[in-house]
Amino acid sequence: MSASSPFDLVGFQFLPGYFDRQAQSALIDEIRQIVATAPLFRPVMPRTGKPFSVKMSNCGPLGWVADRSGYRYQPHHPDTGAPWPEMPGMLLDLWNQLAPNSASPEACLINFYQSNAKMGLHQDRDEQDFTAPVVSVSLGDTALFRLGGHERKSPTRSLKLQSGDVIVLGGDARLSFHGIDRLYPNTSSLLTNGGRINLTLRRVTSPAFD
Ligand SMILES: O=C(O)CCC(=O)C(=O)O
Ligand SMILES: [Fe+2]
Repeated sequence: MSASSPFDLVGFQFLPGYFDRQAQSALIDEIRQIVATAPLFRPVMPRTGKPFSVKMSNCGPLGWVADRSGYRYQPHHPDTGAPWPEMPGMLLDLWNQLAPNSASPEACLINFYQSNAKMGLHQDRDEQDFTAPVVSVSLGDTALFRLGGHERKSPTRSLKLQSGDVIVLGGDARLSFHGIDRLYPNTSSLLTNGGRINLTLRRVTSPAFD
């Protein structure tokens, strides 16, 4: 791998098989309970109103939403108005393992991909502070992940993310462009009806000085 590969960015970590099958099932049980009270919704692109191909929900004190007025974090579900459900302990443990020096995560975005869903190349930059990494868990069908650099036109590399894999975008990789090009349907039996769930943990606000 050449030194200019985005996979060599300091702060990018790929942890294949981080969660074993039993842990993956336990996570799915948690997600089922979360979406029972915070139902999946389909966000739309700001201005154009074009629907996303993924459906979303959140847990934790803040949730990421997108609608005609923009992208933002808010403490309540856009349809029900209820606070987001608590973040499961398993995800707090994951954060403590992989981001031990960062303030606690405030948002866990739940992305649900059906077989034809994808996510265009983007940066995660709606947070106030980029010191903490983004920690992301893949569950269900395999997906083709693309990672680039700090500019949209930077060279990219692709990586297949399988159920149980975890990636970390921290340090120099925190603001790297990334996206999901496609799913590989029927590659996992974790979700009864197929598809993929991605959990993305983020710190949103700047930790208070003390
Ligand atoms: O589904 C994924 O693996 C990536 C999700 C993502 O980049 C995001 O929600 O910002
Ligand atoms: Fe992202």
